[in-house]
Amino acid sequence: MEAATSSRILPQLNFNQNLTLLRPQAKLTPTVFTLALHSNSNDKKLSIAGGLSLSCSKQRKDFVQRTFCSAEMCTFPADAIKSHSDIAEEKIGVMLLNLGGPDTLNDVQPFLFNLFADPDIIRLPRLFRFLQRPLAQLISVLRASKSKEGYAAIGGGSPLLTITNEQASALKSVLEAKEVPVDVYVAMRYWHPFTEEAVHQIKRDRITRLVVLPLYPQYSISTTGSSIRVLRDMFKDDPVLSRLPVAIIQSWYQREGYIKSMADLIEKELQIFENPKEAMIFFSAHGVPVSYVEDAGDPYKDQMEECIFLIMQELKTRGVKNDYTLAYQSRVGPVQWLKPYTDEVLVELGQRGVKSLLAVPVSFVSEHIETLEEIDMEYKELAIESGIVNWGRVPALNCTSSFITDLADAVIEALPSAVAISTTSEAEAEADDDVVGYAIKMLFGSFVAFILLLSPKLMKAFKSQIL
Ligand SMILES: C=CC1=C(C)c2cc3[nH]c(cc4nc(cc5[nH]c(cc1n2)c(C)c5CCC(=O)O)C(CCC(=O)O)=C4C)c(C)c3C=C
Ligand SMILES: [Fe+2]
Repeated sequence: MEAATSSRILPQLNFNQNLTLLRPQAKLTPTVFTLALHSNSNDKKLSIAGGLSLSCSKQRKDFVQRTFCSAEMCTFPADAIKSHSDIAEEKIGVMLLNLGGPDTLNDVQPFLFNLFADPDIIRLPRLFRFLQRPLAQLISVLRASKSKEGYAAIGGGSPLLTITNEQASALKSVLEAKEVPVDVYVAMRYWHPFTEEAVHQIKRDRITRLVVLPLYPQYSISTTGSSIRVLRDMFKDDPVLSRLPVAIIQSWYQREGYIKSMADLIEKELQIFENPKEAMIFFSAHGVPVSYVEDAGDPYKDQMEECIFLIMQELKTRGVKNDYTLAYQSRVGPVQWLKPYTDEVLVELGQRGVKSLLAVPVSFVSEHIETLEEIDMEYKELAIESGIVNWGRVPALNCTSSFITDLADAVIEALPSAVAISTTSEAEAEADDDVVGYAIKMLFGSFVAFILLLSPKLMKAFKSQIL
């Protein structure tokens, strides 16, 4: 986590000027809406599904279109933007949301436990929620050996924290150069430094305005949505945090700076092929279960498709007209995931006679296990076996300067929209207070998991589905 360096600051922001930088590209989903989420069921849906248009008054809509050009959605009041004099004494924080990864092989199983214990990763029906943690224990133990193999192959741990820290300090430098001094906090969902640690640090540092920036270009319930839920839960009951003005950048896949940075990387990597025009551009995105999209309204698939369309459009303007395709990788467990699956498409392309292929990881902006192991090792081997002769892979954006500059612009654009979080509903508070019910459910869940662990037959069937 970045040490707090700035004391009380006088940001040299001209918000009116910054607002003119906003681009009217977000057609499907909002770029920005805030943490001021309400707790009735409709609004909850709004908070997690991110792309659904609910009740914005015309006046508020006009305001959003005029300022953020992200249309269709807003959760902040029109008077939220303060004048320059109001924010003159701000201490600005930027919270980078990311997934986190195990630092060592010993961390793999507890990391997996945290991941599978997340109700946004394994979405059990309400009635079965009590099974979440026992199930997470079981699945994490069963999956650990496979995951460990992967992490061992990339040096014994995830590179995610190192890269995210580098991105954090690069972002801080760019914002400083733009005369917007900030403290940047890394908030990982499943491993250190946890979101909770970052939030405590923000409180200790007396941050007065916060921008939340997920390091996922596209919004998914399972990634950005999950981290925002944790934040909301932490903020809503805290007397200080519930008053802190917060702006959340929900997704930024359509930002010009990001699209151009991706196109730069692709264009450069194509040049390595003997015949660049013949290489198929193969976008490989991390998958999510189909039910997220079809039942829960996850905008991830739509955003992914639009993102690829925009990248290809940008490439076309540069004269790059290669064939391209999109597939989804990294599925886990027995349910249906978004199709087509990367491994199946690779085999088909080989059979169809495609000889040159450029893999482009597109759902994440750092190198991680799924680029370094799954794509660079497993998929490359599969592609070569299937008849692909020339294989290339576009590196993750990491600290590419045009990309970091664009993130800095996104932060500046989001700053004026920060508003405080609303308080929780009674119903939610009651549900949280039901400690006895929770303990009974936990006991029952542990018992079920214990039975499963003791039954070799059940265990074998279960394992074959998980691995
Ligand atoms: C946009 C990116 C990601 C989505 C969407 C996503 C959904 C998702 N993931 C799992 C299960 C696992 N993910 C794992 C690692 C992992 N996932 C992402 C990104 C997204 N996940 C990243 C960047 C990483 C790697 C972190 C690192 O250490 O480098 C893992 C662990 C690795 C493994 O065993 O394969 C699991 C498990 C689910 C179930 C899911 C959606 C429901
Ligand atoms: Fe994942």
